[in-house]
Amino acid sequence: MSNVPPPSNYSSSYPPLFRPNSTPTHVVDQDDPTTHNPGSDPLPVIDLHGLNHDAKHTLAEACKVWGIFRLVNHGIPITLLNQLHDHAKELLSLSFESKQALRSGSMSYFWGTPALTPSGLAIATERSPSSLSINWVEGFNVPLSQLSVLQADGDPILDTFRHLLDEYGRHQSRVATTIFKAMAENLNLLGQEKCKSYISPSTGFIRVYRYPRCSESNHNNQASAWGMDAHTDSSVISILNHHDQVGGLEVYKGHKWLDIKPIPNTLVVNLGDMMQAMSDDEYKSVKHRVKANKYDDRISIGYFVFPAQNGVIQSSKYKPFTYSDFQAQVQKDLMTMGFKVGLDRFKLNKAS
Ligand SMILES: O=C(O)CCC(=O)C(=O)O
Ligand SMILES: [Fe+2]
Repeated sequence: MSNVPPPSNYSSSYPPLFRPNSTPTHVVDQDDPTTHNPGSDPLPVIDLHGLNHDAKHTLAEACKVWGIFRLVNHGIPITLLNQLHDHAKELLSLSFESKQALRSGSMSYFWGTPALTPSGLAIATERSPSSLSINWVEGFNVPLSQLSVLQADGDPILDTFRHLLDEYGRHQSRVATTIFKAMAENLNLLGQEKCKSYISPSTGFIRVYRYPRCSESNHNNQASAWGMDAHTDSSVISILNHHDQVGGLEVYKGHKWLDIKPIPNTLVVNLGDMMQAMSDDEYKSVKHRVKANKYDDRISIGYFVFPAQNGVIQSSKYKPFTYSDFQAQVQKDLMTMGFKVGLDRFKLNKAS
């Protein structure tokens, strides 16, 4: 990690609000201090190859106690991880205007929030700029099912990106379905009719994120800004790839925020709200957030997979609902209240 400032014209690639010395906005204050865990990685480790054997029990424990784990032996070639990371970095260093112009076909560019409408528009910046806090993040959203119609129009950067995402997406889908199968088996869901729609690889999408460096002048000398506010994912499974060495992910565990440092050639897998519901709350949709770094941009790549849109999720803790119902409710809450309520909206027997 270097503290050398990037070249002076570099900031034209940032959204205007994120450029050093631009007028500050209402960024979120950082309260709850993080527990730094020097040296050791706090996450449980799961070996994907071991899932047919002993690792299945370790997986169950990790899902119950943590809702997040580090995945090793994932079978994704390191060359692909390197290429995708370098390419994402190149794409995100294009000028802000070029990135906005790339919002075509199935791929969309967003900034200021990870909360997007189903068509890929950023809710905070496009719809209701005053009601949501700005997150120090930008990125591209790419639904994998529409990758083949991503219009590269002869643009070699986009064309390479499409090929890399295609290969990477297949690996992510393989990894997610393997993990889901082991979880479903552990939960005795495997073989049940309802379970068939619980994970649908065609819903998978990839986000490539850049969290621009956020120096103090960016935000009125507050401690620092959030790259992403504390949240749970709405997915069944999310798979994060932190290929560069700039950390920032924090996980909430035992009333503390823990620092999750990047470890090369590993993936971080977290469970989302859908998995929590399917497991009757046995497994956790873990709360996490991302801190913006003062000196360096951070690139991270996420894969998110969901149940089939109209498959009904049946559990002992929630009213039956489809992922479409859930997504519509989340969008409504974000637009009207400025935050996601999430699974609580669907809970049975809420304390009266
Ligand atoms: O960038 C990261 O490490 C986390 C991203 C994340 O939490 C999300 O996209 O939901
Ligand atoms: Fe997340």
